[in-house]
Amino acid sequence: MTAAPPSLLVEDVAYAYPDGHQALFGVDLRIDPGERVALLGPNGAGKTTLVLHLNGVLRGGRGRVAVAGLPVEKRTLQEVRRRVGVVFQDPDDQLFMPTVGEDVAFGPRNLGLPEVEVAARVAAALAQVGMAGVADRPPHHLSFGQRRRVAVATVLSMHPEVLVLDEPSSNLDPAGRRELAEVLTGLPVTMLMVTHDLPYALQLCPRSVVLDGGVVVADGPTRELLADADLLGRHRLELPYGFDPTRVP
Ligand SMILES: Nc1ncnc2c1ncn2[C@@H]1O[C@H](COP(=O)(O)OP(=O)(O)OP(=O)(O)O)[C@@H](O)[C@H]1O
Repeated sequence: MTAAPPSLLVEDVAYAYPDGHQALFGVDLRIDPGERVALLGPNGAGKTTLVLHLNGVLRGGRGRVAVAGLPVEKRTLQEVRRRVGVVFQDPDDQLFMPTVGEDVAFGPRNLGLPEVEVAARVAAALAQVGMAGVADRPPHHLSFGQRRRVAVATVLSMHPEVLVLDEPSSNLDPAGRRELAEVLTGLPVTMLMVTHDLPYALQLCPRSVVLDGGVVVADGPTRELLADADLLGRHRLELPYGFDPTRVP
């Protein structure tokens, strides 16, 4: 039996935007099935540029990206985008149909799946995010925290290999933050979470990768990286006042 390929394999990816600005300088990253990894780094580090390579929105620089063994290329883009589900920072960028159910059905319907399968996926994805029973409601009637969870469901209904979350805790109140953490830690997918919220990274992701200046500058257990004051200081990462990562259970 051969081992499963990594969920994400990024090899020597370098990328310059069309205006000549070089944002990535040779990034290597391997994430295995079932891992939850935080992608940390200051503004302008290249986090978004890297994420846009994972689903093939950006290509054409140096290096290679593969998702569960499938190389990201023009001919594989449709399948790559099913395998890598990106949850945007603003849920309202992801929810545009009259009802929650139609939003969650949108992706599977585009795949051409039979309606009975679409309906089953909608029900399952909403249940996974603790939102069963809201399928008939308009998204704008939900709270911000509920809309963010529905945005996660719109991606889960595609049965992705990797769930990429951009700042999942932003603008959430403490209860919404806790509810989302409970949902995310229970999902059976590989997860890459881009965040400036270091306590949330510690709570959700056993491993973190720090990107700065377009290169990976650290990769290891989140608790160890966050306890390294020199590392944090060098890369403009700050823990909340009084927060001690070694004392969080
Ligand atoms: N469309 C673009 N054209 C030219 N340069 C860009 C473009 N988008 C981003 N950049 C530059 O590329 C670098 C990396 O940007 P990127 O958005 O990937 O950083 P980031 O780590 O996601 O930052 P943030 O935490 O602010 O979201 C920055 O210097 C940015 O100014």
